[in-house]
Amino acid sequence: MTAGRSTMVQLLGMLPAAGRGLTAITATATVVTALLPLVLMQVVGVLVGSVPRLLADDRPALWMLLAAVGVLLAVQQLAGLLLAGLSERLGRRLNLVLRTRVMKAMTEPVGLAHLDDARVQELRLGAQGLRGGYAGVMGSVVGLTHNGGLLLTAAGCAVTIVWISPMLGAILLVSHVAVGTLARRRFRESVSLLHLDPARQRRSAYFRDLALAGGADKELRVFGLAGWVIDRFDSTWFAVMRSAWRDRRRSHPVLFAAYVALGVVYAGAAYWLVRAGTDHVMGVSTIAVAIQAILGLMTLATVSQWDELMQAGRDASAAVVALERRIGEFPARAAAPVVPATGGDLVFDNVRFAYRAGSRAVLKGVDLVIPEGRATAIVGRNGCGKSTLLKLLLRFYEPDSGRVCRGPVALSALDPVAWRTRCAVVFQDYLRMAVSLRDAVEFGAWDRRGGQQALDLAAERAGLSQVLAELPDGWDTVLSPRFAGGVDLSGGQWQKVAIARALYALDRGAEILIMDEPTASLDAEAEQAVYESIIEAAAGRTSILVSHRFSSVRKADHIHVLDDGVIAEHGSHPELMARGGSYARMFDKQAELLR
Ligand SMILES: Nc1ncnc2c1ncn2[C@@H]1O[C@H](COP(=O)(O)OP(=O)(O)OP(=O)(O)O)[C@@H](O)[C@H]1O
Repeated sequence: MTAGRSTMVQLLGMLPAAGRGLTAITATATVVTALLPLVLMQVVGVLVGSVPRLLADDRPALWMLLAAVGVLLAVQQLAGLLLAGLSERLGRRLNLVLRTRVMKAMTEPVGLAHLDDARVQELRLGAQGLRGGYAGVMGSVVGLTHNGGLLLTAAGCAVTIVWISPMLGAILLVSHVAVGTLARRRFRESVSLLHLDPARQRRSAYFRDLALAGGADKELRVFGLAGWVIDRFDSTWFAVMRSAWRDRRRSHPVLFAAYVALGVVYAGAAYWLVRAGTDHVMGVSTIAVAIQAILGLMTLATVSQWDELMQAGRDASAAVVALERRIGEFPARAAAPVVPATGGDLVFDNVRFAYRAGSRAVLKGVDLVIPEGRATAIVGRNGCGKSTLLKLLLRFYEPDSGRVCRGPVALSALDPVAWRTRCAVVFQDYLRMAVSLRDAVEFGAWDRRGGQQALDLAAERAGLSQVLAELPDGWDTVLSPRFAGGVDLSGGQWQKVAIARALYALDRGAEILIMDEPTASLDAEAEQAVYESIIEAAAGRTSILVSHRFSSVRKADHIHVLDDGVIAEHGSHPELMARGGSYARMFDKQAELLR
């Protein structure tokens, strides 16, 4: 089975998911709409053949026949409209089904490794709409019913011609199918060229989104990048398209020759019909039917805009299936916890990790103990792997070798989702979600039933009370000026929201507080106050702080220095200062800069 046909079968197989009843009604309407022209063809044949006789003998019968043609034409029009409406509805529903499947597939894996996979990103883009995408899915369902109907009608026309004259039928059928096969093959080849360079397509989509999706608005203006971004989009897009256009141009002479040949066949058929009529071998009625049937065969030899529409939807739906398959290679959530979670120290036992197989290891054998109920800090140069350690702790990635344990239990033996419910986290690149402040804070905890008191306490501890008092709708204010009544927050205020989110989670039962540069955007006074509150809120719990701010780090019970993929030093602040190693040097440097 060719790729084109198998993706068509795939698309057809997806239709019931968009509604079994609607699929059945649409299929029935397609068949009925396809049969109507065949009936009309016969009635017109009868009409043409009997006009002279009925004009002379039976005018009422003539009127009846004319009325039948009129009614059939009207019904055909109405059936066409009904079919378009039904197939659009079916297409829209399929659209929704596929979009939901993509969203599920992308969010299902427990880890983040699939997001680093270039193939996943290419397929996501293909599924999402590089070339028509979801909108194309709707169009392709409309095209499918339209083309399916035309094909059925053409089959009926072929049978009719073969029945009138097997020889003429065979010649016409073979020539139409041959030209149609050629036209479709050329069409598929030129479309497949568009898939040759998915990496470049993704690059061009990146530049398009940079201009359209927001997020880089300030930089585009300050650095005067708008023109550059548009140029890059144009050049990468045209590089992808140019080869397809070149190929299309190359195929034009071949197709032109094929259609000229088909024209010759038509001329021959017309001559044969005229001869058959003048020689009285064939009646006018049969000739009228034959002419209509030959015209109905045209569909077999042409590629229309419906084929293009169908192709876009087929590509998108095939990309959805391929995306799901690819993402299936990454671990999804375990069905149930393998081992019940216990308490205990968090232990990294000779952990090695690289983001990609064969690439440089970020962690080269980390041995690290994070004592239960105590505050631990991790420091080290930019890019030494501190955030990576936290990602392994949260099981966004799994170690290549070694183990991360809580007490005696390896984290890999726990259900990752259940494990994460025990963690309250402040990420370095914290989430700035355009939702109400209430949602933004409550999202931190899996158990969100803390009520107003828990929210207020988290806000107070995170230093958010003043901000809250100034918000137009208090807790219900949407945190984005892009929505009606919404406001934007400053960088530091956003960071306080992130801290409040983690403190709320701690209040709602999380056992471990994980913070990656939680106070980097806060002014010195706010940092001091907020960090004191965090320590108070986390008293007796395990907390892990990754930070370059030694004023906060020094307060931890235990400090680890990560360097070149291993723990180079560890101890309390006084112990590390007394040792005079890299920690002491970094601390002194920062203190000196502040003096
Ligand atoms: N998703 C990823 N894919 C490939 N490499 C990555 C990825 N994330 C991080 N890295 C690389 O891993 C190394 C460690 O990054 P990590 O973010 O853990 O450093 P860090 O110590 O937290 O740095 P910083 O102090 O600047 O926040 C860096 O060289 C970085 O380029």
